[in-house]
Amino acid sequence: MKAVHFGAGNIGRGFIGLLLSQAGYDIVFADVNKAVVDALIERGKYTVVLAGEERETVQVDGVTALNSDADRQALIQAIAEADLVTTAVGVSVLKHIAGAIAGGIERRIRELRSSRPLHIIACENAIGASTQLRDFVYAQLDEELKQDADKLIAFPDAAVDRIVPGQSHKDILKVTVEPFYEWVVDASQMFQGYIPIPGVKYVPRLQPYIERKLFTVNTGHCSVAYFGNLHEYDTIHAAMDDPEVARHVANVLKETGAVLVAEHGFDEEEHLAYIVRILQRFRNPALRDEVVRVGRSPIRKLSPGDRLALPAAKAFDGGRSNLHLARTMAAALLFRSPDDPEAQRLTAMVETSGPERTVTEICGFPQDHPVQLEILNQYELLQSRFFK
Ligand SMILES: NC(=O)C1=CN([C@@H]2O[C@H](COP(=O)(O)OP(=O)(O)OC[C@H]3O[C@@H](n4cnc5c(N)ncnc54)[C@H](O)[C@@H]3O)[C@@H](O)[C@H]2O)C=CC1
Ligand SMILES: O=P(O)(O)OC[C@H]1O[C@](O)(CO)[C@@H](O)[C@@H]1O
Repeated sequence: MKAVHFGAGNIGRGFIGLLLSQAGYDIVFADVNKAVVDALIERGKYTVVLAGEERETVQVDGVTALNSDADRQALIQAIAEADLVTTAVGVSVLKHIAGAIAGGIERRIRELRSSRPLHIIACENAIGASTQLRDFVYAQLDEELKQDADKLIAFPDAAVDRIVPGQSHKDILKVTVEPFYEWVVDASQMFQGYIPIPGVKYVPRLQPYIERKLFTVNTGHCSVAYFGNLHEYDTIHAAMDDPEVARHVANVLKETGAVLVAEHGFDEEEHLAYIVRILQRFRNPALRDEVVRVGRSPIRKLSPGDRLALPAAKAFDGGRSNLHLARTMAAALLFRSPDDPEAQRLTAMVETSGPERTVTEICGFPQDHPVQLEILNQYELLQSRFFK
């Protein structure tokens, strides 16, 4: 079996590539990072270190790579012949890889006349990422091809959970990951008779899983990052050791937990245990996870459908507390990360347009919305405490 995976980065190599290889797939990574692509071609294998007590290492082999810009025709051919296509490139990059996928679908259906179904799974931190990718791909197909693709190509949405921090190994392919992982796929969007990937959980309805993951792991993690950044901690671990930061994140997760329990009927005790496990994962001493990585792309993280504004809106609509979510959003407006283009853009927006217009534009709340007012109130408090 052959898989094409877009994005040979942390999650690509440390999670999706590892599981697919263990499932018996030969993997073609598609990436724009020449050094990584060349190393994968030359060696055909890499090492994953599980950052648990034993620091177990796993060898991933049967891999190669293509440069998704320079090797476009070979990539289209690989997609046309693939048994599975996956991505872990960042949700904002999906539009850039859609052309190659559309080309692969066209070649598969029109030239190879293949009637084999193909699943394309976007493994990104977002609700409906595969569906978003499908929209970008379909925008590049003609009407007849869209109708054929409806029958042969599926884009099941997924939730992926494994903390893979930035890497600092001498070996550019080696990747250290936390031992925990969860990959959940929406079975209702798959073709009947699909071959399950061992380790993947197939569920009839993804929404409770993706919301539980995004509003707990990701909302909690970025709350640590934005407060850690205000307190000038470099790592998540150091920030979690500060009782004020730890208390804040626990309060945020109480707010999102109340939304999740009310909307999806999760058992309250079980959800509390889920939160406790996640807070322990943030504290994993074997992972050096940078605050600037976890807080990266604050404009995306503050956007209406993402991990902050969406649970805050849901909490407000349900008459529940959203104060701590608003405080995290205010801290996000103050996120300073010199190498992060979105953090730079956000700082400039706040400086030129002011916090009020910035929050409306980015988070999508109307100007007099109570959540918006609370974000602005918290922003004033944080700004005068940390910057005056
Ligand atoms: N790192 C983590 O702990 C987790 C990350 N995720 C999600 O996985 C996705 C990837 O994240 P990471 O692996 O951390 O990022 P990363 O930056 O380590 O990897 C992204 C890879 O995509 C490549 N890329 C960028 N543009 C490309 C293009 N046009 N074509 C092909 N490849 C391209 C980059 O060169 C890089 O190798 C994101 O959506 C993230 O939210 C999800 C769960 C955990
Ligand atoms: O990858 P994003 O969406 O920028 O967010 C970073 C988050 O993703 C993770 O890397 C994994 O979900 C977390 O460590 C962190 O919360």
